[in-house]
Amino acid sequence: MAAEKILSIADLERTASKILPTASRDFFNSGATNQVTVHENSSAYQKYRILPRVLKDVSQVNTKVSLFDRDLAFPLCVSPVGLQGMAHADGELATSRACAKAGINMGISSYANHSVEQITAAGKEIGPIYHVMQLYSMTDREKEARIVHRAEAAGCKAIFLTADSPVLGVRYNEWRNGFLPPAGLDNPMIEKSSEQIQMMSHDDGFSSFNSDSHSWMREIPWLRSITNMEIWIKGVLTPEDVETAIEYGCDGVIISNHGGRQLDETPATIDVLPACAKAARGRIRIHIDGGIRTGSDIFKALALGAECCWVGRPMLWGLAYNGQKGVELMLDILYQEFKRCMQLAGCKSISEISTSSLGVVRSDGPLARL
Ligand SMILES: Cc1cc2nc3c(=O)[nH]c(=O)nc-3n(C[C@H](O)[C@H](O)[C@H](O)COP(=O)(O)O)c2cc1C
Ligand SMILES: O=C(O)C(=O)c1ccccc1
Repeated sequence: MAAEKILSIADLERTASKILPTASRDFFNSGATNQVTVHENSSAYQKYRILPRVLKDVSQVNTKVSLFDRDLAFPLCVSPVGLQGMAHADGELATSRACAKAGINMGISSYANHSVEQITAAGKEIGPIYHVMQLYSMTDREKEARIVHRAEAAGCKAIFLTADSPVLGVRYNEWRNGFLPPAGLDNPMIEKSSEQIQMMSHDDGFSSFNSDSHSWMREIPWLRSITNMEIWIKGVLTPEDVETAIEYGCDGVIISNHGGRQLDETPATIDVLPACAKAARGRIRIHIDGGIRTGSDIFKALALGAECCWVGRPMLWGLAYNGQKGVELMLDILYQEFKRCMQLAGCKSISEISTSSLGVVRSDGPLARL
């Protein structure tokens, strides 16, 4: 393990990026095409400034939010990310244990290297935790239904239907490196062995498996007919699609651009959040992921209308650094930073974080209120 003291997510990124083999590091860290969105997801948070209210008793700060009828320790969960076995041998099992220990929930990718049964069981051995199952619209509907049924039987609370991936994004780095998952990693949820996965590029595998003829009408009523789990749409960036998700009776949306890995030059998620939250008018849950790297990023997302945030790459960096302990460290850094941000901003509970807690930096004048 590296000797450097890890105090921030930036420290973790730097250290993990030195440990990981080049092809894995590039696969994890890169975005699509010109890398515009992957960077802007983080840098866009710098447009917003926190307006603290002072001389408030913040000795008893309550950071909890409720999700699926359970309190989370703070408004953060871990996004569904495929192939976590590339970051650490324990992969998703380590992530599940770390999330349970931290008192938060976890998303499970359809491309996980362990099964939904194993991942949920690993977490529950440590403490209370809920999982959600990420799903792509698939060419093989029967296999898709099997994923849904297994997830429900294993106790998952929701399906996160990833809507931004009818085809894979433009991934120059993957194509240049001839990216293939390392040997020995199965994908049990899509019922593929390591040997089968090794026969195709990520791009060819993805397109043989994901359906590019997906639609609201094809997916949502069908999902509703086969499961009682909540149905959330992951990858929404416009108020129009928030409205459509409401029309189709969905329970939530994740404002997400897939961490900048699908269509490059889509906006940073934090920049479209206010319009999406406004369109929702409390009729559907609004969560967000992409570029969240500090506790104050979480604070800003909540102020702009998100109920909860999710992180992807910081979990991979934690795993690569030190398995379960590394993910625990990542979650503890974000928890401590978020709590301290609330205290310094004068917010005693989540409900006190609002648009009046933030201003927007203008290039040519004083801070604008929201
Ligand atoms: C290596 C990697 C694999 C991912 N795999 C999936 C996946 O299988 N399904 C999915 O819906 N999103 C996947 N995502 C996207 C994440 O769920 C999430 O939207 C994104 O990582 C959030 O941005 P952040 O990494 O900046 O926190 C993946 C992201 C990364 C970095
Ligand atoms: O690369 C991705 O963004 C992604 O979603 C994915 C899908 C399958 C396996 C690994 C990652």
